[in-house]
Amino acid sequence: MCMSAVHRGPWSSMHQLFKTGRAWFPEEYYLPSQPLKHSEKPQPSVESAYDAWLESRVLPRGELLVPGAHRSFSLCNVKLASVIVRRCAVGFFAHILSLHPVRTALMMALNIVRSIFPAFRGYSQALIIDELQSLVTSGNFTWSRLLHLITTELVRRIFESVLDSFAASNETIVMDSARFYVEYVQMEQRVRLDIPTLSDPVVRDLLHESDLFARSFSGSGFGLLSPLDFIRIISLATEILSHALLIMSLTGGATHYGVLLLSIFSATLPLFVTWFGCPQTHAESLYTPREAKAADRQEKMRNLAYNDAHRPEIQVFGLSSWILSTWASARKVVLDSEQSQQFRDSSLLSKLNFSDFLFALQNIPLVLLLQTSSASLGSLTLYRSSIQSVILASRNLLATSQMVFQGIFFMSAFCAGKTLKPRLQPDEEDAVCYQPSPRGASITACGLSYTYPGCSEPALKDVNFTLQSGETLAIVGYNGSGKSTLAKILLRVVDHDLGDLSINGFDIRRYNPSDYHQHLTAVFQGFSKFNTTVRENVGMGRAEKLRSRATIETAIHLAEADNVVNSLPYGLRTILETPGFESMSYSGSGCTGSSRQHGLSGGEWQRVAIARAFMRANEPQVDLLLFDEPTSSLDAHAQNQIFDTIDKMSRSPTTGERIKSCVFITHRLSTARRADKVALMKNGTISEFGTHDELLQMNGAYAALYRASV
Ligand SMILES: Nc1ncnc2c1ncn2[C@@H]1O[C@H](COP(=O)(O)OP(=O)(O)OP(=O)(O)O)[C@@H](O)[C@H]1O
Repeated sequence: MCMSAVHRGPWSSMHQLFKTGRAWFPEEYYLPSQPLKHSEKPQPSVESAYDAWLESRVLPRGELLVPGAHRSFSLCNVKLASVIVRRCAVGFFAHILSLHPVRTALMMALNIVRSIFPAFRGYSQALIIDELQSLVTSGNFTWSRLLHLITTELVRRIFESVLDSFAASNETIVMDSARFYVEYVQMEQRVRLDIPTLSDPVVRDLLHESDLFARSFSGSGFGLLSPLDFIRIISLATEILSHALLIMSLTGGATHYGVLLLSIFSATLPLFVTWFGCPQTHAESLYTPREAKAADRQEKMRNLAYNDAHRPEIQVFGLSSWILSTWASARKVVLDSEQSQQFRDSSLLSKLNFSDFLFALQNIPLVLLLQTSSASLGSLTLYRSSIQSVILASRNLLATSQMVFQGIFFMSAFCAGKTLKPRLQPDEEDAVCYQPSPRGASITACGLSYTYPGCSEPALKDVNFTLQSGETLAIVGYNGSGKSTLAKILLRVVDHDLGDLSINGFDIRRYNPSDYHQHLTAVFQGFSKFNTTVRENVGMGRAEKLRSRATIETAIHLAEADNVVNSLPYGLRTILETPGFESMSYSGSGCTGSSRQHGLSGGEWQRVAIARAFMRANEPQVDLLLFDEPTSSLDAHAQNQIFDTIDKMSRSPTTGERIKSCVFITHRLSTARRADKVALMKNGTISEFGTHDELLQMNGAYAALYRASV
């Protein structure tokens, strides 16, 4: 929702970002090192589009505008807008122009030419009226002459429509390629960024405004204008100018100039009334934190009601009336707020409804002109229609300029977003290429600590362990003890706050995550269930082999999922139902999604996820296999089979030696004993580490858990 509201949440994070931002943005987007004082709006000492965007969101009291909120037309924001124009608008337009140089130039030229048409139209119609008047008054009226005039007008109109349709089709091509470029950059931005970067509220707000910018190209409203619509300003100005020239040509002498001034005054008065009457319509009108919270809550309740995935629990726990009443009270707060916003916006002047009065006022110059000159009927009609056109065009110009002003800030978000540096990406000078180890990855963790953003307690503290190449490590422990968090750090999807983690002798931070990920495979505890075919669900484990039926079938076979797939009505082509997406299909095969949809049990889904991981497990470059509770939903027999397969995969088919290291998280201690080393996690740290037998001898927490499990 695009609403103007105060967004307090990210403020603390913004301060954090000011402190730590250097790792997030490349050189030109380094952030000011000093945090802003809450009490004062910073002076625009900005260097980059990112800085300008950031500062445009800070209100005088130090609060932040919610993403999408309109910026007020203040001197400070005008200065920021000029920085943005210098830093990114020029480059952006140059790029758009380079997509279709001739067509874009033609589009601009045609827009200007078409903006002169209304003046021509008025002039031509005035000529017809005058001609008719003189024909009638002189008594020389002939139908042929009238026909000639009408034919000329028709030809002019046909020419106009042909040009219009050519201009429209040309514009569609230019706009489509610009839209593709912007949407592509937007998509690229999303898939490029990692979890730590995306979890920052400031980055999320930046991407939100960048999305709004991209959406402005689709012409689907949102009160936005795409940059290519900026040329409307030039067209509107040309239209106003052409009408002004016409009006000038119709007036002459001091009396007429007086009449002209009166016309201009009466025509522009409504604009000033609107301007001064509702100066804050698009400015930073604010929601209180309570109202913003209510807006959020109403959306959450709406989602609960609409998302079928929640239906079973809503029914079983009888949540319907709670959802309804919570939604209703939140909705009332939002509606009340919108109502009072409207009252604030509608001033006394606008309530008085001046429009009729001002419209009548515009007739005065016309009457004066009629009395003081021998003006023809055509020229008077032209005069009147030109004045009206000037008013209309001026209004449009004003509205367009306001939208352009907002658009500039969204453009800065788009440009800054392009240069966001994923937080996990190492600096170029530090980066090293991952060297696979022939006997599997070796891992050394020393004092690892991690706290989730926004949490006060660390999820991991002082984690230490070593795993030699080719060893198997079982991580066991209590719920919430940090096992999955440790897995995420080993998989390099989040970054530890303290300590060192080395893989194959190099700090994990020095690997480019996309390079590192080539050398491992994983099953996540909350693995993804894609609403697509079985084939794609499995094949996504190695996208380049998505077309290889044989590779996918092998992975399915290794995951012992053949029976699952064979029992499906369309085999590999069956679309798997996922909660909340039952009717969605992006298989693009031309079949209707719903006819091939089929649900799976929890254990069957788990086999699909294991098969996905197995797609690449056998690859020689993969030297780490990590499974987070991969068999939690499988029966004991199936579980043993899967672990046998994992063991087989981690060994050389010829020598039987271990060639891949393996880490798995499990709650089943009978499985843990298969591993070379066992790490028992408790309260975010490894409290016991050793072989199964060593830990039993210790007679500590592991021994107690083991005894309890058997
Ligand atoms: N995204 C998150 N944001 C904030 N805190 C989190 C997040 N994920 C996990 N935590 C917290 O971190 C701690 C460790 O969670 P983790 O998932 O690593 O535990 P676990 O040992 O894998 O638990 P389980 O055995 O139940 O799967 C828990 O206290 C949990 O509440």
